[in-house]
Amino acid sequence: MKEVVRVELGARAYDIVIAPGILADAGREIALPKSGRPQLVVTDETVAAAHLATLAAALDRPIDPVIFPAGEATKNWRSFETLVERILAAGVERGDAVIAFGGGVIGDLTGFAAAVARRGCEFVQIPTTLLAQVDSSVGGKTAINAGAGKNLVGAFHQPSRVLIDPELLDTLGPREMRAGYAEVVKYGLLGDADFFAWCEGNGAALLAGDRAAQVHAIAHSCRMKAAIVAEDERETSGRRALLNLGHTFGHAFEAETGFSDRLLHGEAVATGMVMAFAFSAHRGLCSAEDAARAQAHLAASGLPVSPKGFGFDVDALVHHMQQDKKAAGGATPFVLARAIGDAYLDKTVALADVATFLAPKL
Ligand SMILES: NC(=O)c1ccc[n+]([C@@H]2O[C@H](COP(=O)([O-])OP(=O)(O)OC[C@H]3O[C@@H](n4cnc5c(N)ncnc54)[C@H](O)[C@@H]3O)[C@@H](O)[C@H]2O)c1
Ligand SMILES: O=C(O)C(=O)C[C@@H](O)[C@H](O)[C@H](O)COP(=O)(O)O
Ligand SMILES: [Zn+2]
Repeated sequence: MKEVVRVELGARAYDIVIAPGILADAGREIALPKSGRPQLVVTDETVAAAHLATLAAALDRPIDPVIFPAGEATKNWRSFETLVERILAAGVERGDAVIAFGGGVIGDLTGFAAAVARRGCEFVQIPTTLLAQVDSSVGGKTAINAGAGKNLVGAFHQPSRVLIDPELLDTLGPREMRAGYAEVVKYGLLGDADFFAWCEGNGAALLAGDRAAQVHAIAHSCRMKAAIVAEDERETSGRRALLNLGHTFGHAFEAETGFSDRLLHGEAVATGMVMAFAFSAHRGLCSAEDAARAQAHLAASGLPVSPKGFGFDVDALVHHMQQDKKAAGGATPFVLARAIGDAYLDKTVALADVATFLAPKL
């Protein structure tokens, strides 16, 4: 069950290796520091308790762990400073890889620190959540959250390798599995109607731990993301922006819930994708049937599909949408859909229309 997906980026190309049990081979898969000094591994408290000993044994080299509290709140300036200082103090050279061992929070934070320490060190992603295995470990978007909003400080910095062991998902909580599954469904909704139908048929088995279904979904998601990133690494042509389906709504929901466990990233994206489809139907762009079908599958998978009940204020949400990194010339483009599997970047949306659409749903 081993799959290798290449991210074709010229001098920055790398492999994503997907195989159950591959964590035990980490020592052979990753080039360790030539100086023989301990390997820096960045992780969080939960992942450290469950899996750090296995990684340390696999590396067969002393490790220097940097362990952060679990959760979105760790993606902040303070953690960033702490990590950069630790990388420098440890004597990590540009050619040495820092290992990011955790979910998207650890991957985004480590990637950003690696991007700036000594003006750029290598880093390797060993993602431990479904979300990180299908999305955040691939493509080189790295970031922390800022006072003004989600992921507003960061860099494009590609990892040199991604090692994905689906067996790590056996210790992941059901809520975090579902949140990661939202990003799996995203690939079907944005560009692959057949894969969305596969999700409708196999999502429940995947969430219940079916390994073959997990490997299929991870490999398919990584293949789709690798192709998009290879075409538009820095989100300039509009192609990569499709991976942002549901995120302009979702990031505003996350900001307004204080980047806390009131609403996980994948949950915000699930609700955001439902809003993007409903808004598309409202504008006559896609059928009401497709919007209802997208919502029905996300809801059946146990994901939140409505922004009601959070006490959201429409003006505050719209203010966050103005901060979206895709904004240009004072306007925020939205990823909308013509159908399931056919998303596109719409630059004609007025935020006043979004506010009018959203207000009765809050
Ligand atoms: N860079 C990108 O392209 C990209 C893409 C998608 C999401 N993201 C970012 O990723 C973040 C969300 O990532 P996430 O959902 O992985 O969250 P996360 O990193 O907070 O992990 C979720 C929870 O699962 C725990 N956990 C991780 N692995 C585990 C395991 N194997 N067993 C048990 N518990 C485990 C963590 O300790 C944490 O409590 C957000 O900040 C989002 O913005 C980035
Ligand atoms: O890789 C991308 O491109 C994505 O948009 C993937 C998203 O799932 C991810 O949440 C990303 O971090 C959002 O990007 P941002 O540029 O809106 O911060
Ligand atoms: Zn996302």
